[in-house]
Amino acid sequence: MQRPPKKFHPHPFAYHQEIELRIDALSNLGIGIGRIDGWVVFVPFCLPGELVKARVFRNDKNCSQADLIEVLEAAPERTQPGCPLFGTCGGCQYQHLTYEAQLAWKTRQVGELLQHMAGIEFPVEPCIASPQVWNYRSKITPHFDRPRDGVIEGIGFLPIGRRSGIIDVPQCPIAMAEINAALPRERESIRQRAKMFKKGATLLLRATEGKVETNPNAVVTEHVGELSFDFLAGDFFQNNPFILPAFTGHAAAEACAGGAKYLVDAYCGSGLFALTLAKHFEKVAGVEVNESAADWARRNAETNGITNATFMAASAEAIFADIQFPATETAVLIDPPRKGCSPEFLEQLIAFAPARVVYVSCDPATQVRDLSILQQGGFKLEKVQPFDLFPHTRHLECVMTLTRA
Ligand SMILES: C[S@@+](CC[C@H](N)C(=O)[O-])C[C@H]1O[C@@H](n2cnc3c(N)ncnc32)[C@H](O)[C@@H]1O
Repeated sequence: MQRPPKKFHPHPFAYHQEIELRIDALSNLGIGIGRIDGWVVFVPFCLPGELVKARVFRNDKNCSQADLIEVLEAAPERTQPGCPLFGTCGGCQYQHLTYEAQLAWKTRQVGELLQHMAGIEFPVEPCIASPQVWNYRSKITPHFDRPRDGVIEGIGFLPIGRRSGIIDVPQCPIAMAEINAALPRERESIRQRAKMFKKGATLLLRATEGKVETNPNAVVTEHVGELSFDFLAGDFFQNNPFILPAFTGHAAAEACAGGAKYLVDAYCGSGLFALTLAKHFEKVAGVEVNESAADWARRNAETNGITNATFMAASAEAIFADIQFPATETAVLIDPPRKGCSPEFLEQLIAFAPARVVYVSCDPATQVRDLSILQQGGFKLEKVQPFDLFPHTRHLECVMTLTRA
């Protein structure tokens, strides 16, 4: 048996001890969870219901981590991964699970977060599928590490479960076909210029209108329903365009369900929600901290002939200082970054007390944390609808609708 690393804690398992266990669940990182005599063991690449053989490499305070050696009894939902790098590349976690089962897990995981973090049993709507399951991503950002002796080794993504090292990714089956067509040329061009790089760097490949852009400052155009959005290739824009009509359509239906006449779009980016929802409201006000994105939101309103939307470049909570909309006729849509809303923003949102809040999030854990604060502040949870913007990965977008209790 291999010698354990110096910091290895020898209980309850020896280093590289082989164990057999039944997997009961998936963590929100997509890792299998099983138990031996009540002790939790995490094993990647296995599925609930499976009996597996695993090798322990770490014992933590209240759980152990093990590598998968063999699946002894496979789950019926197990399927052949679509990418030869699945299991080493950190980009995808669920390629070994049928798409239907991925959707079911994402739905269940939101329900469990609500139960465990907020202490509420709430019926989560079934996760809405992406109309395109492969070749859906319109943006990828492969990295490479500092060249060694003028040679770039891997160009790709972090290995699964690691924060350093790069897995070489010549093709990525979740990225759009035009990105995969451009990838060999871009990789070769970087390798030929390797001597220019003193450090590692990140490439950008953004596909819109059938073309691929690699300059983060170039202006690109994405179409959502009848609207078009211009923005900088390196700025944020939802990167699964196939699901955006359904996603924004749901947000629109939820925001105006109670008859609200006014909409505030906080964290509005280049105006995706503000502008796709504008036709349902008398007036719309957006707020976005990134000045360039706020400026694109204004220009996008103009390009699309939308005259009832204004945009402010500021931190989201600034919107409440001079808002003229009557709170009882206003819906506030929130789509913050992964870390969720700031306490100042939530405090002012509660004080403003709009009729409805539609909270869109790419991290249901921080969303549920913020939900608890909003519930204490007098809002009632009405609906929870996950959307699968990221097939084959553990990620999802979740839309929660709240009303004044
Ligand atoms: C998840 S993106 C959503 C953008 C937009 N709703 C969309 O779907 O395209 C989050 C946005 O919040 C912006 N942001 C981050 N912190 C902010 C803050 N404190 N106030 C306002 N906007 C912020 C980011 O620049 C980014 O555009």
